[in-house]
Amino acid sequence: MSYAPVTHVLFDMDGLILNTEDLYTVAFQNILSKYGKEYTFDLKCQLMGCHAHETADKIIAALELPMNREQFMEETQKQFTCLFPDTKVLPGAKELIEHLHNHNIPIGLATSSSKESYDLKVNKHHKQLFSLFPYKTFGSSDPDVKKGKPHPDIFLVAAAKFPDKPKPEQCLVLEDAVNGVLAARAANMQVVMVPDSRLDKQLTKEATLVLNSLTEFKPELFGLPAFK
Ligand SMILES: O=c1[nH]cc([C@@H]2O[C@H](COP(=O)(O)O)[C@@H](O)[C@H]2O)c(=O)[nH]1
Ligand SMILES: [Mg+2]
Repeated sequence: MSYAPVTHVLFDMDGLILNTEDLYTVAFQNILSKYGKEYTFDLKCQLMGCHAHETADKIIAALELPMNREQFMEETQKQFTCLFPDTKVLPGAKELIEHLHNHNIPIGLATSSSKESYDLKVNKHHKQLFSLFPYKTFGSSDPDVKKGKPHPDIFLVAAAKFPDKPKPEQCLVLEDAVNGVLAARAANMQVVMVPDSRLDKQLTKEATLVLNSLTEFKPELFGLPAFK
């Protein structure tokens, strides 16, 4: 398969740069256990990449939880405050972000997280790494991002933040989630997917390229500078 050259790169955050997807699973299961319910991987895959309020509504409906959106979000906030500050960077992410930064490739962050959630995940240990992103989009906080992934809004808003206004075809998206891949394709961008190893291969089909880890990523495939 051949890939088209790009000039700009948009990074997802949760499950791509940071191991926060593991932490979301723990946080949600801690709440659901109180109601005798299970946070299955199948349900998780449907929620990954959604806005925080969309997630709350969907999980309450899917599992018939006896609470409203605000109550669910209050519960999750308590969990996140304990769990997120000690999140870890996933293999290959730091090296790739620094590599693209050092070669003056414009990079942007396009996360469905809120700014508050981002601060919890980043401020304690990862401020320096994330300072390399001059342009950041927080889907759950940004009024311009009307609909969460799988809708294309977040990547179109994130691309519009680059001062030279690249066309969607010039942007490469890096994603772990099915909804994120669908959002990137809907935005007419190529997308490299690094899925959870448990994900059904059928659900990775829309991705331009699928990798086991960011350590396998070869930037030169997309016309970007190769690692030395
Ligand atoms: O197990 C889960 N993972 C992820 C999410 C949602 O996905 C977003 C992260 O998506 P992304 O990787 O696109 O930043 C989070 O803000 C959260 O709303 C969730 O609800 N449950
Ligand atoms: Mg993600």
